Parts: sequence; structure tokens; C-alpha cells
Amino acid sequence: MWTDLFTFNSSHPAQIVGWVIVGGIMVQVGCWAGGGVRRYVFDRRRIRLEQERLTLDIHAARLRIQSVELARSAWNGIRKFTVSQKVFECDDTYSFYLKPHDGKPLPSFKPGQYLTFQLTVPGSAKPVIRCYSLSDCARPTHYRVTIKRCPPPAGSSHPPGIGSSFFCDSIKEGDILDVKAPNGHFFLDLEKPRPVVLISGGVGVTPMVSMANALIEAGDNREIWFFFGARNSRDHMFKDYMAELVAKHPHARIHVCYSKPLPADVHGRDYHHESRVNVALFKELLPSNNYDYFLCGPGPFMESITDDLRAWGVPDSWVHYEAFGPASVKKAAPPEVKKSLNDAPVAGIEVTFSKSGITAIWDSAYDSLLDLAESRDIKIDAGCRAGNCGSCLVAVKSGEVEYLGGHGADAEKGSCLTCICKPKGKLVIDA
Ligand SMILES: NC(=O)C1=CN([C@@H]2O[C@H](COP(=O)(O)OP(=O)(O)OC[C@H]3O[C@@H](n4cnc5c(N)ncnc54)[C@H](OP(=O)(O)O)[C@@H]3O)[C@@H](O)[C@H]2O)C=CC1
Repeated sequence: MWTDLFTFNSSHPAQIVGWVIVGGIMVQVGCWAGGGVRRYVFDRRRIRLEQERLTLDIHAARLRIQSVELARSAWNGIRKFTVSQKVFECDDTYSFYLKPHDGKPLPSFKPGQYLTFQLTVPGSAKPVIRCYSLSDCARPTHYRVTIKRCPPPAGSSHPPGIGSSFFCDSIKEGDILDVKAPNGHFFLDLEKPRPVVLISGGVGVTPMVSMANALIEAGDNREIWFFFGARNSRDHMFKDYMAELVAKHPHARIHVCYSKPLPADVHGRDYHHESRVNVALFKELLPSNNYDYFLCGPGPFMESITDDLRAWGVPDSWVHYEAFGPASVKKAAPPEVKKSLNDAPVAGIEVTFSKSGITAIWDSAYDSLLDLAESRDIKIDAGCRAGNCGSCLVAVKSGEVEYLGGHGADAEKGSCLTCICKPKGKLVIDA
């Protein structure tokens, strides 16, 4: 009988019923198995997404803890730091490791921020205020800054930079320095998961090292492109350090450009491109222009790269830069600043510097009141030139000023931070 059932005979009703039952069972089993596979795949995907969300939550919680710690352990005014190590990096460039003299933990900071120093330089009547970028990520025990002797402008008879020369020539291990808490609006936001291009020239590499270090040590897997330009191996700071750092990260790449390699410099070993850092190189190497760009280096470097990025269709909001001292980015001022500077009524305004007895005419070629003062050789102290350190604060005797962007240091009523403001109308300031 069983053999009959398995021998097909369309006229055997029991056999037909049997096949229908078997077919039904097979369809059921198939559905059940298919559903099971789908459920399995779906569950795996859900678990993976939950794990990723958990990792992101942990990361966000860590960042929140860091910012609470920052608020708790940041200090107002001056804190004493001991120079625990002074390390030669390359020609005229040293790293300084700074430990808090009170031995208490240090607040965290955002990668890209700087420290402000109040230096007692022999021969200077007043303390010299200088800002230097932190060149490592945040650590509870010490900070690191890396300082290159700032040369005088080409062809001038000025001496080299007072602050940077003091650090390079006079500061030694064991010295105690007066330092203000980390500050600055140029930083990489670790909570924004955009891929980044870190672009630097010369000692402008310092904030980029801090950014790369912070990303890599946080286990952040975003794409990192690191472009560094130096004249040659004599100026190539952090060479081994950066190569080792980048090797730890699955999506980090480094490209070193030498503008004037020495005969002993080897292509492929010491550097990758015999050129300046430039946007043509980004076009050749980057898969698209969809990145956040961070820039720091000499003024002309910043100007040409910001201009060329804009021409490549990169929106200004993706381009972040630091401009200290001579490295100001005149052409690439933020849009709101540009708009403000281009407003017609500000041209032709009289600004009187009462102490110097000089009256000058403001026009949109100047970046700020400080810029106007310096064009007339009027001395106003300046540190960060970004409205944070407060050293360019000057009393307003009459008239009003307008700020060109956000500023960290509070300007007292009746005073102005000359590095980030312009006159609103006829103005007299105490400088
Ligand atoms: N946080 C901050 O804001 C910081 C800012 N800085 C600033 O960074 C600057 C670095 O100075 P320094 O180390 O002396 O730099 P260098 O004068 O040594 O220049 C470094 C490299 O940049 C190249 N370069 C110059 N102009 C351009 C350009 N237009 N396009 C592309 N590459 C260019 C140079 O090429 P070439 O040899 O052909 O001239 C050189 O290879 C300083 O002005 C300093 O103020 C530094 C540290 C921190």
C-alpha cells in the first residue's frame, strides 16, 4: 500500500489527498523556515544596531562627563604650571610639557584649543601675553604645547617673536609659568561624526596633532586625512609620532608635502609630494569634497587653500580655521564678518587713538580696530586675536563699536576687544 502511495497514479484518490497533505506540510515548513531565517536576519540586524547605539550612547556619556569635569576643574585667571619636560622637535621648535604646580587634575579641553601664557620677559615693562595651541589630546596629568621661534617678517629689521624666542631660548625644565585655562573657538567637535581633512603648514600642525590624537585615542573610526606641509626634513616636526599615530587607525591617511626637499630627503620615506599642500592634491586623493576641513598654517597658505576650497564647491560652513598673529585669513573671513565689513556706512569713519594722539580713517580693508591701530604703528597688546584672551581690551572714551563675531573674553562695559570689533560711528579709544 505504501509503495502504491509513492507510485504516482492520478486516479488513486487517497494518493491525491496524501500528496495534497504532504504539499501543504512542505509549504508550511517552508514558510516557517523562511520566516525563521528572516526573523534571524532581522534580529541580528536589530542587535547590531542596538550595539552601535549603545556604543554611541557610551561615547556621548563619556563626552558629557568630560565637559562636566571641564566645568568643575577649569580655573579662572592664572594657574601656576611647572615645565616638566622641554623636548627639541626640529629646528627652532620645542615641545613643553606642563604639569600643574598644585598637583590637582587638569580639566579636559577640546582638540584645537590653546593655552594663554602671561610671561615675564626680561626687558619688557609689562607681562607679555601669548597664546599657543595645545599639541596633544587632553590628559589629566599634563598639557603639551609646541612652539616655534616666530621669525621676523621677511626683509624687516624687527627682532624674532618675543614670546616664542623666550620659550625657545630661556624657558627650561623646572621653570614655573603663569597660564590661563584652555580656550578657543577653533576645535573639532568629537560628537559630530563627519569625516575630516586636517591641513597644516609648519608649526600650524600643532592643533591638528591634537585633533588627530583625540580622534584616534577615542577609538573614533571616522575617515581622517592628514595633510602636512613643511619646507623639508629640517622643519618636519612630529614625523615619527604622526606616522605611528596614524598607523593605529584603520581609516587615517597621512600625506606630507615638502616644498624644498633637501638632497638627503627621500621621497616615500620622508615625504610623499614635492609641492606645497594644495587643493589640486585633495581633488586627486579624496573620494569627494564632502568633508569637514580644518586648517592652520602661514597666512598665505590659509588664504589660498580657503579660496581654492570655495572654488571646489566646499561650503564655508565645512571649512574651519585658526588664525593667530601674522597668520590672519583676510580673504576668507566668515560670511557674517564679510557682510558687516562690506556695509557701506562704516567707510570713512574717524577713529581717534587718544593716548597716541593719532586719528585714522576706518575702511573695510581693515580686519578690526587692532588692525587699524597696527597700520599706524599704535601699540595695543594682543594675544589670541580671536577675542578670547582679553589682552587687547581698551577703554572706549566716546562712540560705539560693533563686534564682528562671537567672543570668549567678556568686554567690560565702556571697553572693547579691539581684535574683533570695528567702529559703529566716530570713535575715541584709549590707546
Ligand atoms: N593655532 C594657531 O593659530 C597656530 C598658528 N600658527 C601659525 O602657523 C604659521 C606657521 O609658520 P611656520 O611654521 O613658520 O611656517 P613656514 O613658513 O615654515 O611654512 C610652512 C609650509 O607652508 C608652506 N606655504 C607657505 N605659503 C603657502 C601657500 N600659500 N600655500 C601652500 N603652502 C604654503 C611653506 O612653503 P614655502 O617653503 O614654499 O614657503 C612651507 O612648506 C605661523 O604663521 C603661525 O602663526 C602656528 C601654530 C598655531
